[in-house]
Amino acid sequence: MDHTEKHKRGAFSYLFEWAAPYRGKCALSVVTATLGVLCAVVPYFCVSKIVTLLIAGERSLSPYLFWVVAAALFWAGNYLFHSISTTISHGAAFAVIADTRRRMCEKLARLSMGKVLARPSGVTKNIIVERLDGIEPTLAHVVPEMTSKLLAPVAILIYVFILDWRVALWSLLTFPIGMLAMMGMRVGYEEKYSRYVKSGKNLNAVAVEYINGIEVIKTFSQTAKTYKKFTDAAHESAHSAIDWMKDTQIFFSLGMVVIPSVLVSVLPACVLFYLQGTLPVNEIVVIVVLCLGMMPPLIGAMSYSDDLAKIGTIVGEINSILEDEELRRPETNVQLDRFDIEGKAVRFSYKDTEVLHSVDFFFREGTVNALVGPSGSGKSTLARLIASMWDVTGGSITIGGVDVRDIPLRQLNEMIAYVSQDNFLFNETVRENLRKGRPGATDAEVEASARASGCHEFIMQLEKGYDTMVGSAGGHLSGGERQRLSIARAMLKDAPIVILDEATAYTDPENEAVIQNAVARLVRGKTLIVVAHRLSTITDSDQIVMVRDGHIEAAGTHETLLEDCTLYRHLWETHIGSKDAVEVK
Ligand SMILES: Nc1ncnc2c1ncn2[C@@H]1O[C@H](COP(=O)(O)OP(=O)(O)OP(=O)(O)O)[C@@H](O)[C@H]1O
Repeated sequence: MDHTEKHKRGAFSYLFEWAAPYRGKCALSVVTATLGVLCAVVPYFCVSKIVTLLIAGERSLSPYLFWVVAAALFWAGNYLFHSISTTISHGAAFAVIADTRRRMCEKLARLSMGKVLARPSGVTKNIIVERLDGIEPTLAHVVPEMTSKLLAPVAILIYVFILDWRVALWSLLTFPIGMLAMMGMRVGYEEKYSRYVKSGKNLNAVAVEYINGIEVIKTFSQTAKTYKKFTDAAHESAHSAIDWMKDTQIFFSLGMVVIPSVLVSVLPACVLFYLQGTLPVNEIVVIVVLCLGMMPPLIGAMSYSDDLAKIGTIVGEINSILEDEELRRPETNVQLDRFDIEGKAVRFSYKDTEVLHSVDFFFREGTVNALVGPSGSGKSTLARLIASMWDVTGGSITIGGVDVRDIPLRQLNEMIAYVSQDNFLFNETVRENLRKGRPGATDAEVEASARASGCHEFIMQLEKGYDTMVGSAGGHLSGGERQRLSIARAMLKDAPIVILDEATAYTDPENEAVIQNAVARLVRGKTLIVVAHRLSTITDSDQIVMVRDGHIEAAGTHETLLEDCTLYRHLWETHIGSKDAVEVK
């Protein structure tokens, strides 16, 4: 079941749950909004009193003055209470949005990578930014203002009932017609609004893909084709919005006109009862003026029906992230006194395709282990499973004898430094990017790590040294520079387990040697797992694990594998051959 459907009925209960810390503020905003609306109604009562005085032929100024001053004071009170209410409700609404946005971001970190990757980044951004903003009208306006704006007409109606119950009943005549119009608006509303939301998500996903892939698009001159994908998404977004508006607007406008038009039924009734001699003219004046006072709050209350109709879809979208199934991990840290890593009968599937078929491995604490094998054999997958980015689909992986699924994610993250092929850098300074490895690190420690990883020299050549902004995703740096910074960042973390997944893939041979030496120094005593293509970089490893088609073909040292493993020997000979070829050139 989709989240929109599942949470349609409970949308308000979710909103109240999210707003729970600000319950006091919300209540205060409802109270002040109600006072504001009551203040707005009183001047109509004052006006009716003035007209009654005129009809009665009152000649002294003071009663008129009294009602005029009262009307002015209450009118001012209306604006005062409205401003107080709206300030409080907006404060609460934006605080709820900020809290929920933070929880959504934290939630993403607790999901498996599979769950995160299943949703295009543009869609995730759309939900976290635009959709979440959609709860603002409901929290800041609907809750305080709609409640108060409905209370005022009810109060007036009760007063009219006291004056003349027959006219009061007549005043209700237009209400059912207006409600029918509003119900007409709700028919198919969810589906149409959902289509609009879906097309908006698609537009976001396509826009992000277009921007991220702009280099490929330019290179392969695919602009027309890719642009079509983008324009189609833009058109669908526009058309779904137009269809949604077209189908709902007519009912919405009808409701907005009919519900507040109480005078249409009240005036003829008043005239009839007057002619019958059962309703005095001064009461007619009071009733008519009060009915006029009923209109603005009713129109105001009706205008929120659109926001109310949307809220089920919006809450469903937010919950598609907040209620997604997390990697199940305990909260309390476990005691670990060693960092051996062991896999037993490990199986793993991306969706339905199994890519690791019951593999066993053992990486002793403090040793250097290399994963090698043909492309697509499952090396990176194995590394990611150790870092607990996905859960195994069969068997188990333990660290220090404890299943990784029994280790809290925070504790696991603290003990593993993971550097992948395309490590992400944030659009911040070099220094802040490095400091992500250990947030409390001093500038001196950051620089020491950069020196040890062979980054210091190139950093100093950047325009502002350590204070240079690296650009979006590190785009102002070369691939090799980005990788070296990623390694420096991981080294700063000083974790007992280090996983380098093709971490030197973009590095030239000269810098690779620098990094290799740095890594060798920095990981002394740690458990190191290296996913490598260039076999010459891992010949000194304590253990080399040969992965082939999701199986472990062999494991041993360089020398033993050269003797015992045909595939390793073949890969080694190919590697040496290509190296020689490069050197001869
Ligand atoms: N996110 C993913 N979703 C679906 N399939 C994936 C995903 N990542 C990898 N695969 C598939 O899993 C298999 C193993 O991939 P993996 O990246 O582990 O191989 P590898 O040995 O590290 O390859 P390479 O040396 O080319 O990086 C491949 O068939 C790949 O297509």
